[in-house]
Amino acid sequence: MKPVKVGLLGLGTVGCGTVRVLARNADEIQRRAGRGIRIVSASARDMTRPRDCDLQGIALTADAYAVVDDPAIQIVLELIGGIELARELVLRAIDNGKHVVTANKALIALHGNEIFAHASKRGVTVAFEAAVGGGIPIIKAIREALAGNTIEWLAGIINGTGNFILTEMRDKGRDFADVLAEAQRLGYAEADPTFDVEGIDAAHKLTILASIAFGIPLQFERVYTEGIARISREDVVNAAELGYRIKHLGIARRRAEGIELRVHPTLVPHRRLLANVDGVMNAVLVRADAVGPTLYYGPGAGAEPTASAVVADLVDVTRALTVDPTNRVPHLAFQPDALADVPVLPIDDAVCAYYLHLRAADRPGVLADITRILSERGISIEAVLQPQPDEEVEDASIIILTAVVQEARINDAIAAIQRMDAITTPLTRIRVEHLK
Ligand SMILES: NC(=O)c1ccc[n+]([C@@H]2O[C@H](COP(=O)([O-])OP(=O)(O)OC[C@H]3O[C@@H](n4cnc5c(N)ncnc54)[C@H](O)[C@@H]3O)[C@@H](O)[C@H]2O)c1
Ligand SMILES: N[C@@H](CCO)C(=O)O
Ligand code: NA
Repeated sequence: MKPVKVGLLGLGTVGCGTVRVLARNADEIQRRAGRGIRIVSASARDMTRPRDCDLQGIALTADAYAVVDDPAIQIVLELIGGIELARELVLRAIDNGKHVVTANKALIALHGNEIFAHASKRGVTVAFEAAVGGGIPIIKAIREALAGNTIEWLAGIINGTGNFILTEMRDKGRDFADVLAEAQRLGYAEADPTFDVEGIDAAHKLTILASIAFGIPLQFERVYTEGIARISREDVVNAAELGYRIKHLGIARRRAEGIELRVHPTLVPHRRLLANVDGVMNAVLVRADAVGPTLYYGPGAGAEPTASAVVADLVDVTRALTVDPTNRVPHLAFQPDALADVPVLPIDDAVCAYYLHLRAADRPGVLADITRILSERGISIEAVLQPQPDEEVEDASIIILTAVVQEARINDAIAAIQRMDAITTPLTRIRVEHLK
């Protein structure tokens, strides 16, 4: 059988990684797919830039539309990133009857509902394994391998750049900006790295994971999002003292009232596997009713790990080219007409435990006042830590770990604590998850 013809958009980190993996493993891929998979044309913004991959046999063009409009192309591989142009090109490829493989989580999180509806109407597939967890086959695992379960919750480290920064800062005391620059050099970071640092990229990925886990439409705008920029060295040390590590987690939990969708720094008990996922590695812990907990671990970013997922999608799409579209795995795991209209809960309705770090004037009765404020609101204290005060500072640090409580209630307590005369600076609050 003739090779499948692929048109590639974007010859950057993932684009070049994909060209390399497809060439290196061509024979193995053909044995799996039943036919060869060949990139026949590619569009690049800068035609003269030297590339980290061999482009022999690939027709190059500066015009991305020439690729999506080429009647010979069967699969369009979108690896340019960004949102508006990518959306336009993907919709046009679908209109032209082409299948699409993309690594673009921002595109899927924001426009996936429209893109999948369009693709289903046209009888083509849009595959996006590389969009979440880089090389970890997490989309396939949740969408296909856990199909017999009701999924209760999932929690994951789903941004490689952020985890790399936190690990290097914790282990080597390196500077935030310096580690971020290295992540950019290594090809981990987004074109706009604030997406990594502020949790937006993780929120894109959580949006996708929640949809395929619970069978709900993609709802990026409902994800509560906090980034890693405000995590201090002091809190990392305090957390360690209490037996925790600070990880940036995306959490999706199904409750009777609705679904929690939140991305934020989180204290995780140091013995949990997720607490020990370091560097650019990602991991997603999924709790499902029949199988119980399963954990998926692997490189969350980088050229060839991401290419691994892209090429797997190319193989999947190739194998399904002749399958009746209605018999293909649904884009969002559940049949499109069976997606549920379950509310996403506001962050005030979230329930978890909290780490509170406050600075108070070092005088008697302050701790008693704080514990009274908490107990009046029915909030139990699990642990209190008072690190040795720094001699040059007049205020003393107090760290409190609470039991599980509704966020609105802790907010009310925080506001009351903050009004105390003895409290002079804004309190730090970090959520705590025991992941059981
Ligand atoms: N880098 C990773 O580790 C990683 C992992 C998973 C997913 N992704 C996603 O993969 C996509 C690509 O990421 P990347 O890291 O390879 O980015 P990149 O910036 O290295 O590559 C994108 C390339 O597309 C080119 N481009 C932009 N507009 C173009 C156009 N109109 N026509 C042709 N080329 C154009 C750019 O010049 C650039 O070379 C993004 O959606 C990203 O979120 C990246
Ligand atoms: N910038 C992303 C790439 C992988 O999606 C990350 O660091 O996780
Ligand atoms: Na993946």
